[in-house]
Amino acid sequence: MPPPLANHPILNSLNDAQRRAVSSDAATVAILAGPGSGKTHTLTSRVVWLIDQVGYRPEDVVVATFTVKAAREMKERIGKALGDGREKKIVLGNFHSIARRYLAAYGRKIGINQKFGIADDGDSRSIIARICKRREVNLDPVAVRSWISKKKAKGDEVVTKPLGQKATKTSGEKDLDECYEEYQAHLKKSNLLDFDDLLVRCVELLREFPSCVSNIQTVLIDEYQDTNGVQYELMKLFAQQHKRITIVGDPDQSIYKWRSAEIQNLWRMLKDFPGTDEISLEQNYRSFDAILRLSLLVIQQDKKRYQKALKPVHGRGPRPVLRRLKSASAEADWIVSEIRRVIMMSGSMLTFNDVAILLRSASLSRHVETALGKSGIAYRMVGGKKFYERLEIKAILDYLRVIYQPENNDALARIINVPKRGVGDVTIKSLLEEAESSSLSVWAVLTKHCRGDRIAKTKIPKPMEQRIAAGLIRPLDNIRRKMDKAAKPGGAVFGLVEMIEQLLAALNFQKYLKDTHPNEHEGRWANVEEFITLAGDFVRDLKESSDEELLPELEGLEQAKEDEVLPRFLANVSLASDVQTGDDGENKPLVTISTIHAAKGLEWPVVFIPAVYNGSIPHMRSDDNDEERRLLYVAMTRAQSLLYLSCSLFSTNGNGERNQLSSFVEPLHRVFAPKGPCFDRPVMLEIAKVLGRTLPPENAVFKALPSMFNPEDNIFPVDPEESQEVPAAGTEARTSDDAPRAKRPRLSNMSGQKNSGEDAQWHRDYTTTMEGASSFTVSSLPGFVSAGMHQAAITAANAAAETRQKAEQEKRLANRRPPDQKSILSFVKSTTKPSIDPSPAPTSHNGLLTQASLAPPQVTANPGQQAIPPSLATHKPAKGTLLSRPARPAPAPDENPKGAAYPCFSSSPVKPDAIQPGPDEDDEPLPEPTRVAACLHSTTFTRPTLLTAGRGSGGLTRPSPVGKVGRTPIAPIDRLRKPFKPLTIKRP
Ligand SMILES: Nc1ncnc2c1ncn2[C@@H]1O[C@H](COP(=O)(O)OP(=O)(O)OP(=O)(O)O)[C@@H](O)[C@H]1O
Repeated sequence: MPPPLANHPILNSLNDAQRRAVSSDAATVAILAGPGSGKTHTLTSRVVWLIDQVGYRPEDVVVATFTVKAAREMKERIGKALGDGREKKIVLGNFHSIARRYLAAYGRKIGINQKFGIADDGDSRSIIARICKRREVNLDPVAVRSWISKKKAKGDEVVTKPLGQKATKTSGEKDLDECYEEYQAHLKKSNLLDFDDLLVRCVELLREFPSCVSNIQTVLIDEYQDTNGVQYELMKLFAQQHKRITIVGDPDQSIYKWRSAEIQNLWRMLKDFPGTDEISLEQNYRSFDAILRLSLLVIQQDKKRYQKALKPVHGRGPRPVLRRLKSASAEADWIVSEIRRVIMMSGSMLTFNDVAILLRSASLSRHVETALGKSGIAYRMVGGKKFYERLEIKAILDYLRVIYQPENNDALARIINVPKRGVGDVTIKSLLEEAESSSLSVWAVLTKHCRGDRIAKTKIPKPMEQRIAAGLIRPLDNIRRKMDKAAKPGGAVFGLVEMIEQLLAALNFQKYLKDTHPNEHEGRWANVEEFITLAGDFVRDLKESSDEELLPELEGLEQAKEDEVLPRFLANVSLASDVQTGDDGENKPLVTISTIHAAKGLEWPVVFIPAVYNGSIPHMRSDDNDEERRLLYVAMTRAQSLLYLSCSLFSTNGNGERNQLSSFVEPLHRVFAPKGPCFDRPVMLEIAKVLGRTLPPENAVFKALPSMFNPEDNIFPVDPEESQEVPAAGTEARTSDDAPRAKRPRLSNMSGQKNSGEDAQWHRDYTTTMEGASSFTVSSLPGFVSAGMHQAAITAANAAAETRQKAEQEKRLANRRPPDQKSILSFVKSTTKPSIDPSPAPTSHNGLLTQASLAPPQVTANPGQQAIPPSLATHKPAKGTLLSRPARPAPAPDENPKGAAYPCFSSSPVKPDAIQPGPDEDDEPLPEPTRVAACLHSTTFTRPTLLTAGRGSGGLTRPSPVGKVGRTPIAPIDRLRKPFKPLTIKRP
């Protein structure tokens, strides 16, 4: 008797909608929901429910994920929930690996040779290239490959007539058809199946022999929005017996249309299975509200999309950042500096494992990799140049393929001259042609040559022949003989690792790498060693889980058994295209660099999306803007707590072209923060809460900071147009005082259009509140040096450079303050007694905005010590013209004036930008307030007040009308003359 519904432990971690989805007793269930709403979590729980509660045998359950990595993670989670190893029996994997298992077991029924190999994308392309060349047709092999793949993926092939039977065709179509036919014939002769064939042939198998899946009780599909036509067929065929299907998906995350994914499959399913129980999940558990809102603003630009509700369960959190940098390398350096900053400020609660850099295309990784490398930060690449595609690894794999399948002409053609045996392209081409015309394999042709059989047509000079015989034919024959012996009962053990080692020795592979890659042979050899380790791990895993790959025994159906290690290893390599080495990152924390496509379904606490400009995203070669927008949406919604977008001013193509901010982001640029948030205690606590982690004590965090660590994102200028120099990443020995100061900001918006004039928009560096001003002390600000001490140190150390310093100081002052504005420093000197107050740093009303603990300290001084240079202290407010409020442009559509902050005089420490949550949930984050004065900090009023235009007046006026704040109006200049008082006014 199963336990009562509410008591099943798997339901405890679910919300109501998820619980309903997990325990639904409808035959078909469709869960459509936004990112981070727990679709995968729900699907995993449903698998557990169906096995544990409903009572299906694990081997009768098929679960298809989109990637091998996702399958691995899901198996692990199910294993934990079931707890008794039953997960191993579930038919769980991506579509290709599930199809391969069925073909390996039952493929003979449809004429597939059980020893089939898998042609990966590279193999397919080179076969097609050769066919095009031989036929002298002017077709791009990559395009032909994609056309063939699309054709197969549509799922038509299994039902439609063979090609070449259409009534009329253009010559181009004819060429394509003929290439297609020849390509298929070639695969057949080499006993290869490409990725699409795995699916197509499996459809064929299950159509003709439904008994192969007669045991299947239920089928569950993750990332359903990216299934293609043939995968849809396959899903239906797996479920043909009982028609029980559960799918989870999100149309907004459909990003594989270019690989024939069909978003219509969602509607197709609802049509084909009318009783489907549709369930939507509306709570987002992954991200801060601020991240979610901005992501939704991006995707909602697509007016045609299917609308879904998505509500955050977490607080607002720091505003996502949109940063402009001068160049791609500065952008990469900034990313590195931000990674370091967030990890240091979290007291290592966050590690490199928590950071992902998501790229629209792998080719963008160069600068990021260089910057990480320079800083000694280890990283893993996902979705870029694959480990198995590296030259040295591919060569070894090709050797193994030829050992297993001597008739694999393509693999043999690639290694016949590796290491160099003097075999040129002409000879290789001739050998391939001879093999094709004589219906022999290249291996057979070569063997004939080496045996001195002169029937072979290709002319191979004697020395070359000897080199081929000694370096290729004999070593591989030796290995095969050993394999055969080992396969016999009582034969000596000849393991996979041993085989690879023997092969490498016979090829003298390390020397080959040294000779051909003198500058990088060590790294390449390290890859080879890594490959041997991988092979060892594979053999070990295989022993531990020898039954996992087996399909259940079905009555009356004989299953072929795969007991050889080598073919299983090769299949595993071919199908593991999305899994990288070092993927686990268990030992050493690694930053992840991934393409956005490969990041699907994953999440990280900190996400960077560089190169957010037109041409990169949307990509210049994409003709589907909506899919590009969805890609950006997928990337943004991977972030749990911190999201950074960035864009360099100029492209890296060397012609100095200016980048235009991505059109998906441009309309929203004011909603982003212009630089990274301050990581003070409340922010970090909020992050810890979202991630379910414990933040180390404040003392421990600050103790671990390097002495001159810069806790703010101010190494790089916020306005790259103004930057004179860009410091290298990892330049940590800067305090906020000696960091390069941006010139007085010229006014520009994110699209690079500049405003001019005094009334244009000012991007302030700081906002400050005077609340708790007495607590802004050095002791509460680790890593900071007071201005006085700093000045004294500089004076002592650089007496000789005094003149130069004065000039610099004057320049600095000029940068900070316009000529019509007087210094607040004289005011401070005459009205305050410097002191050190150890009370804690202030916090803002929402806890997240408190940045004061990280802001520059109040000037403090000891009697007798000169805290403020006389040149600064003698400054007086000007008489005459009153300062008036700065100009402010009309509020943007996304801006809520209610939440606006009011700048006011203050010399207190400053509070950087963050989202200002208003009393209303729907308040949008604020744009930067208008600013004229540069040397005065602005004070935030906790109740919203408006900045009003003061065009040309160049000053500040009193903050708000009388009555509203309940105070007698005071002329601004009078206020300046009054004793120094905290200025923050809290309105009810
Ligand atoms: N009921 C819940 N309570 C708490 N956390 C949850 C709940 N459901 C899901 N989560 C968490 O939310 C995060 C996102 O879940 P999951 O990856 O399943 O979402 P998803 O909808 O598949 O996302 P995406 O579509 O973006 O891949 C995970 O960290 C998961 O553990």
